[in-house]
Amino acid sequence: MIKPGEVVGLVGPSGCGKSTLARVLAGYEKPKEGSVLLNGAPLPSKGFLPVQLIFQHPEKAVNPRWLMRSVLKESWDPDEQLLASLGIEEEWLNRRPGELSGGELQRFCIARALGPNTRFLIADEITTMLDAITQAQIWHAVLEAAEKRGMGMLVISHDKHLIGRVCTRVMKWGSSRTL
Ligand SMILES: Nc1ncnc2c1ncn2[C@@H]1O[C@H](COP(=O)(O)OP(=O)(O)OP(=O)(O)O)[C@@H](O)[C@H]1O
Repeated sequence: MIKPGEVVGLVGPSGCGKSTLARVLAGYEKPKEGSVLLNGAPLPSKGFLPVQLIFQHPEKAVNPRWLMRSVLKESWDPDEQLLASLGIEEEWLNRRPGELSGGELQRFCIARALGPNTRFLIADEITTMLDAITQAQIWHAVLEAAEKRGMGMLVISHDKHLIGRVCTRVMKWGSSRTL
């Protein structure tokens, strides 16, 4: 179980199923056993999903034909302060995904997921492709937004330093399967 406001780390060897679990928790895949409950009820099948998944490959998460302005508005209309805190430049809003670097595109995916109706955020290796300074900037913005909105978070990463710095609790795959 992940409580609102908690930042839980999930670590484990490559291929053990962390990303699969992330997709199941976000409702992208159905579990073979068990169920995912949000406040005691199954995940809603329609409308905005309060569990948002951000994953390692932002290019797979956006429509390549849309302007970034439309990609963002698909979910909500983030304020300028949030965009600035994620280092998103005004000029990038008029570009398409293919005209941004992977790291620049990932900032949009993060902004898009931090909407007012998001209750839980799953971050699956979201800053792996970024340099240390940008990583720190993005985590600062994400944690601040999560705290402000009382979101619960699941952070998946092989970076032990990052997990130790941002998480309030860490789960090692194999020690327990109960989240
Ligand atoms: N769509 C799929 N069809 C069949 N098998 C899959 C599929 N996606 C993943 N797998 C397999 O499921 C297992 C778990 O994959 P998953 O991506 O969840 O691991 P992971 O713990 O996130 O790994 P990593 O740390 O390397 O990202 C792997 O053995 C993988 O090959």
